[in-house]
Amino acid sequence: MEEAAERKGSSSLPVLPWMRNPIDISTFDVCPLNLLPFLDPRLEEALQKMGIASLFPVQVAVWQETIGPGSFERDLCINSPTGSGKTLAYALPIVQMLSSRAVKCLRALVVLPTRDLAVQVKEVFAALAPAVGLSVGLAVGQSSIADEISELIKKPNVEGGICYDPEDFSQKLQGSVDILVATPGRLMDHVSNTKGFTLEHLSYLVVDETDRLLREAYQSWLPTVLQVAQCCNDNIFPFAGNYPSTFGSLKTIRRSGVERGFRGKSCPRLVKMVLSATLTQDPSKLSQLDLHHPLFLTTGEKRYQLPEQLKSFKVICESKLKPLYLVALLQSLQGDKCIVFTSSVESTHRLCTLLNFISDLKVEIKEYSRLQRQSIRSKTLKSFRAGKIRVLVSSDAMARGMDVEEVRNVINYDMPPYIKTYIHRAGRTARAGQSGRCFTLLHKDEVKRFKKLLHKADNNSCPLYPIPLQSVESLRSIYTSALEKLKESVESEMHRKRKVQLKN
Ligand SMILES: Nc1ncnc2c1ncn2[C@@H]1O[C@H](COP(=O)(O)OP(=O)(O)OP(=O)(O)O)[C@@H](O)[C@H]1O
Repeated sequence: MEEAAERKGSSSLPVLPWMRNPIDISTFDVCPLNLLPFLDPRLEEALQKMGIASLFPVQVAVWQETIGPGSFERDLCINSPTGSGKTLAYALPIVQMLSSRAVKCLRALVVLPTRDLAVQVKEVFAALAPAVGLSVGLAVGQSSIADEISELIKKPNVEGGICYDPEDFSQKLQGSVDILVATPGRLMDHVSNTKGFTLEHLSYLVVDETDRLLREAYQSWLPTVLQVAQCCNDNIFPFAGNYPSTFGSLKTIRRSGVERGFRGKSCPRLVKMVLSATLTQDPSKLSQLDLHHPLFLTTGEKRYQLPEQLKSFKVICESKLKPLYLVALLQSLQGDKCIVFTSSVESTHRLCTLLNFISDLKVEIKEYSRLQRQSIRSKTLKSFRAGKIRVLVSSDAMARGMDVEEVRNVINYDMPPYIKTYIHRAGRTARAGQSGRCFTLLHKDEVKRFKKLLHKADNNSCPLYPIPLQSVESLRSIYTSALEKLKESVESEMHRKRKVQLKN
């Protein structure tokens, strides 16, 4: 709906009342760890081991709203630029709040739209949680479902290795993680099919990249999670105080709310934190989250904000010379780590193949898109993180959330269709206060539309990045032969595909 409004040139969706008076994150300063109130010393040590000496403004703002008196009384909606540190902003308070838990069971669920992103977020939790005796699981389909189940569910401790009653067996299955990071599809597999997997003790739900996750239903994961959590509350509520022994220790703890500052209340609710660099303001989408007195935290007054240290440039060229301009631009970057975004998985593949035929580019170039198997994508990402691959040609699969050190440049080979797309693509650089550049290749007919698009993020400064015609001209003969090779490669790929189809 928001994209449709953007296409029509209007941005006039009604703003919800609670969004009109937000907490401004930009008024917060960074805070050294030793000055952060209530921070568990074990977590302080873990943060130091991660190389973190102080918290960023969004982390301080969220900490203030979640830790200490009145902790988590309201659900939080956080809109903060790419690379501003939103992951730690939710991970730290959740780990601190769960650090005093008495019984191991699944209390916090973090949902992300892609597998690589979930893996990345799990690593942040994994660097913190063990310091306070918590464990973190991953449900993304990276390993076989059986392996995943054995990670998430503790085997029953059956006396003498014999279990006579199957019902008894399933009752004894218990979760073995406190925090789960998941993608919606695999989460739903576990909710529906995994014995012993339960969300009934869930206290915290994080929906990261909210606008992306709300755009697609993903097997109705959100209503299901909310319903399951709600059902459990409803189930506990009527018996509150009546049958403590029959409910066992877990439900007693949850019911009396000793862990979350709900002492005296019969039934603690599921706390939600939703985040994005481009948080939706669409009331119909936000209503799906069933937020409780939501508190809106945003940076500055503008709806969309680019990282402060990001510089945007345009490169104007004729469409048929675009690949040549790209090569000349890559040459001018002299092997700096870089991501090149295209508009589709097919053009990602074609462009990457073409670039690899241009021998003048003496750097390792690989593609990253949903056209590839996950195992290949993960391997590529690993090499890119390690710096072996210097140029990654990618579809928008890489646009959101991915955090790769030392990416100083992003290139939009194809102009992004929406400001949100620009923000997420450009946001792969200029992270954590570092500087970065985003170049957009444009045909002269696209310039006006692009200017309008950037204006939505209040960015009126996008100078021309000069590519000397001479360096483009000098590439022509190499380009012609690379194009020939590309043609041959595409034909042989098609031939291979046809053969496979015939076999099947
Ligand atoms: N307090 C901190 N001190 C130093 N580095 C930090 C701190 N907090 C986060 N970082 C680093 O900043 C980078 C960006 O963090 P993160 O990925 O959480 O950003 P984000 O806001 O979620 O971005 P995006 O919107 O693109 O997902 C990461 O490399 C992270 O390790």
